[in-house]
Amino acid sequence: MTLGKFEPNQIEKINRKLPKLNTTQQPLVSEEEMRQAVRTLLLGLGEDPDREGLKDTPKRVVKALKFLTSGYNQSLDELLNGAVFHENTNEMVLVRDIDLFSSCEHHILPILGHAHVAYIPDGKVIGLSKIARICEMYGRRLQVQERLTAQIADALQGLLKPKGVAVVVEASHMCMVMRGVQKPGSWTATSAVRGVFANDPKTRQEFMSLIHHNPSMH
Ligand SMILES: Nc1nc2c(ncn2[C@@H]2O[C@H](COP(=O)(O)OP(=O)(O)OP(=O)(O)O)[C@@H](O)[C@H]2O)c(=O)[nH]1
Ligand SMILES: [Zn+2]
Repeated sequence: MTLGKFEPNQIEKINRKLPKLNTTQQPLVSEEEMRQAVRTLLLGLGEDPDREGLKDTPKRVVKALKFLTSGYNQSLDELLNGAVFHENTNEMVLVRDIDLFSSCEHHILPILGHAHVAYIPDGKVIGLSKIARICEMYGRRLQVQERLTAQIADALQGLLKPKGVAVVVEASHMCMVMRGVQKPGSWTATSAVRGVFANDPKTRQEFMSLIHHNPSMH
């Protein structure tokens, strides 16, 4: 049985606990002003923004950036679409290797990686695809990896009140690969554990061994 939509104040409560997310209000600058800013960047790079290949680039860049930050305009309620169900199970649910794309807030360059998300239900389970959608929503914002990881964990913890949640994000930052320190092979792993995953080393260990187990080798 679906639990249906969440009460608005329940979602509100979860959102309030998370860092300020809401940018659903009208943007403070117009689309045209944003395009002009990209044009200025191109000029600053010594390019000719009027040459054929770049003519529509400001429009494309603004569109692309809006897409890559479209997670600001999503809400957990809308994304869940009521897909939370009563289920009497208390076994670990793990969704691993969820492709994750985000943008680093320092350089607005891509963060590319994977998320592994587990929880131990306490009477309620969530539609599996919604776990990936939650990762997407927080990924499509300007982020640091630590905050992205914590937001995914806190969203699940707030929505399901499970016995525990564990999230590991493994990602490569293009700002460390293509520029700056230029370390193409580097990966950053971050974790956020809540409830039983924080309190019980055995449960945490089980999660860690499951995410490093390669099913194709079985
Ligand atoms: N903790 C954390 N740091 C990040 C993340 N993404 C980028 N950074 C770091 O943010 C820092 C910004 O440092 P600054 O010295 O202000 O910027 P910068 O001169 O571009 O630094 P370099 O990348 O070292 O060239 C860098 O060390 C980045 O590696 C992230 O998700 N988490
Ligand atoms: Zn960066």
